Amino acid sequence: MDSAFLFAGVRLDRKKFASDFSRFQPKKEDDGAKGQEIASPAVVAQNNVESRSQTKKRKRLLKENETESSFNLFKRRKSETTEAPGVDVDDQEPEPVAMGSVPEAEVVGLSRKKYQIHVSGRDVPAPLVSFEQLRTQYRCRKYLMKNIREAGYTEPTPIQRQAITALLADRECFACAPTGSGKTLAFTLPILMRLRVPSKEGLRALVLCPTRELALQTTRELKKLIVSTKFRVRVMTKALASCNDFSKLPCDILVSTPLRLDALLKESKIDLSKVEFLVMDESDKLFEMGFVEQIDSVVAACTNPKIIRALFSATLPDTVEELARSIMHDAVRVTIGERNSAAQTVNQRLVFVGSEEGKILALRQIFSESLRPPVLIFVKSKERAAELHKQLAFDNLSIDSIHADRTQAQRDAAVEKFREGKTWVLIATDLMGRGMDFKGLNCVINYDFPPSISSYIHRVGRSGRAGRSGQAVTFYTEDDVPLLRSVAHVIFASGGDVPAWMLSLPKVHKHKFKPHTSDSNGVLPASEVSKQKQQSKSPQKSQSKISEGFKKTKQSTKPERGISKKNFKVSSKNQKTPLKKKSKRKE
Ligand SMILES: Nc1ncnc2c1ncn2[C@@H]1O[C@H](COP(=O)(O)OP(=O)(O)OP(=O)(O)O)[C@@H](O)[C@H]1O
Repeated sequence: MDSAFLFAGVRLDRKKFASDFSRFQPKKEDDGAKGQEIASPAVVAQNNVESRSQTKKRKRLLKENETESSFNLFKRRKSETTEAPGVDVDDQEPEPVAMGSVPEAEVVGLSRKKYQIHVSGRDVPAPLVSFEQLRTQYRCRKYLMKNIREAGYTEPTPIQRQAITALLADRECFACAPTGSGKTLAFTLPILMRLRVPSKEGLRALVLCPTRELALQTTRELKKLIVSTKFRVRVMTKALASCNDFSKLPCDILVSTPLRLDALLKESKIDLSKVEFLVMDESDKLFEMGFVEQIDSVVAACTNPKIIRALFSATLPDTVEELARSIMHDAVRVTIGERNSAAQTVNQRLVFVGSEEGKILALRQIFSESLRPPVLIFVKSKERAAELHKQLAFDNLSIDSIHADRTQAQRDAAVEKFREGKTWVLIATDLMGRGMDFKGLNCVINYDFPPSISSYIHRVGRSGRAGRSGQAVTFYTEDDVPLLRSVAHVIFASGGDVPAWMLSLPKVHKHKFKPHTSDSNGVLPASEVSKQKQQSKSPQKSQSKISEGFKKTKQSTKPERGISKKNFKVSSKNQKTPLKKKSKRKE
């Protein structure tokens, strides 16, 4: 293949895409306004699920529920925190409502059905009816109600409805909900409600994220919610980590990657004994090889007996849940929709590109025919990202790349410019695959085939968020055929069209679906990886059950729980006839 031809640039038709370009004029701070534009995912879910014949009855029952004044309330513990000076003392709170009658099981059941909420565990509290209920029945403070409104959140999403009430009832929680369905607010709200007021007593809530970028984003979301309070939310950066005595730094909520925190723990620079709330976001990633020992040491350092732990992710394999159950107490499991599935708002396509060379041609064709920025392109390694960046550098595109070999400043700038719409095309490794929320991202292109089903689900989930529609195109070559079947099933299960032959491809043998390590896809810089290797050789002070369990599970690794062949009857090309599954879940 003539490389000059391959690297020939594409010219963008600016006239044709004028409306798209105009959307990317730099704006100042528009998060709130944008939030208001978004159709609530809850509304979307409601529209999808409601069947006509049941609508009337449900509406009547739900209305009765909404006006029900004696909701089942949990008794709050008396706050042991000290009011920091300057706290909004005029924040008049409603009197706590006495324990009332439990809403009818049927009403709760209907509400769960309506929002596709599946729960398991003992006495799971009823889902939230509205954000207003947080004020009237859960004593949510005025500032928080105001900040929820100002962020543009009018109605809770399904995961927020159920995970918030579970966490507010002091229940430990596994929460699994599709990408872009508002899981961040589902844990940040209960954190702030539980902490109630800022305190000088030290770190009380900890959020662990697999990447620094996601930690920064979560911090941003938390900061939106604490406007006009004295809460201190910090993200663990390199600069912060170099602080000699963390106890002198006032901080209520810390957001961190496990690596940095573990390093501080090893040097006894940080005290986690007051932590009341530990959230592991993208928990299945955190339970992968490379992270698990750090997670162990963080979990072991959180010694507060009152601690509530919560695991959130769009993909939660059984193996992770099994491992985590060893540290959780009486946990509730909340699942929205089909477990481990791709967001239904994403229009997914598989494109055969023949060979490696075919990829760049196919990409240029997509760009010249229908480029609708912003576009996120995933590749399998940092080397591939750098290479593709070079190849596209002369294509008259506003393009950037992000991967572990770029400096932190470069990575931050790449994310910021992409958010602002200054960069139209961002090339990324799986570093960007998890949790990143780029509002209005139109299209994800899997230039290199994803290494696992969870990677596929998270990558495509960068678009089609918060009820918006999005697109995902996945290139595949002959080499990718072994993994094609699983991806095709995921697309099919989320309502996409795939040819019948793909669905009936032979199943890949378990050992080929090894869980990939965090470093294999360029998530961690080489220096961090070697540190990890050293650490894993050195004896651990306090090995908890997780890493022990992890070692056992590794010996008998189950494949990621996906959609199994037995759930589908494939009769002819493109014909979809999903069979009914027997639900084992307890409602
Ligand atoms: N109640 C709500 N109403 C409208 N928009 C919301 C609501 N809650 C969250 N959002 C918006 O939905 C988007 C996705 O939320 P978030 O990033 O928390 O998703 P997620 O479920 O954590 O996704 P992922 O699995 O990819 O991490 C964000 O832009 C957020 O502002």
